Amino acid sequence: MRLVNVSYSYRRRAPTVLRGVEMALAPGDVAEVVGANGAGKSTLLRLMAGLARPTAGTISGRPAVVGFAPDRFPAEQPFTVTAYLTHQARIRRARFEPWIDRLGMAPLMNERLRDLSKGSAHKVGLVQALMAEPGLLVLDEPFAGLDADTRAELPAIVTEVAGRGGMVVVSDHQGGLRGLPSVRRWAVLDGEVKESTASPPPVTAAPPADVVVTVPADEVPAFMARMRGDGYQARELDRA
Ligand SMILES: Nc1ncnc2c1ncn2[C@@H]1O[C@H](COP(=O)(O)OP(=O)(O)OP(=O)(O)O)[C@@H](O)[C@H]1O
Repeated sequence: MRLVNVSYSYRRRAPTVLRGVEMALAPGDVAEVVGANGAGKSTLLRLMAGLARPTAGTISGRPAVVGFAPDRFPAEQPFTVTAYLTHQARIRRARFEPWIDRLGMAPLMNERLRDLSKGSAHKVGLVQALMAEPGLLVLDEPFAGLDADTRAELPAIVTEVAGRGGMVVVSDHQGGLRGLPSVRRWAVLDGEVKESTASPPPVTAAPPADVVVTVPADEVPAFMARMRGDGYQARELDRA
């Protein structure tokens, strides 16, 4: 897939978010896109996925099947997880079931999308992106809010998609793919996108911090479930 001289602005007189972007991805490439908040990573990913059209320039060679997991899954929908994924699977002529155990989603299947924690909603977004075996898999901040088991599983999933010839593009603040042997890395800065050949900085984990939150007693179970669903090691101190 090739991006040639791609520029983008959201509206006609709005500032140009990306300009003169040149990128080429080959089957099996895994690309990490980094940059500060607001740099244009999500915009670039949406262009690559075909969800937005370049204001100028061309994108060619996009695989027929694209999987896209947004940074914020639009969970304000009345369906249960099962109903939503069944519908998506029918449209894509795909199966979602193999992903359910793998992403630890069995307990969520009868929940309504709007009741899911952020991390759980994110998993639904991942499944709908993965189920059709995409030739291009685009994941916007996939590690945000995921529990430890799913975080650990994601690099293996990315490797599998790339291993069968898919291209994978991931924006990632958290260095979640740094352990993979050959990740290409692009940085978005001042509207320009440059491939970096320097080795990425080591991932420095923030020291774990204990935070005590006071919650009304009747809200404790739901609060604990939500925190755990978002990947925190939540512990109940006292119910009094
Ligand atoms: N729908 C929109 N309409 C107008 N401007 C937008 C829209 N979405 C994003 N922008 C602007 O485009 C620029 C790039 O935003 P984008 O979301 O691509 O950045 P990002 O690098 O993904 O940021 P973050 O790390 O915070 O997710 C920002 O200035 C943002 O305000």
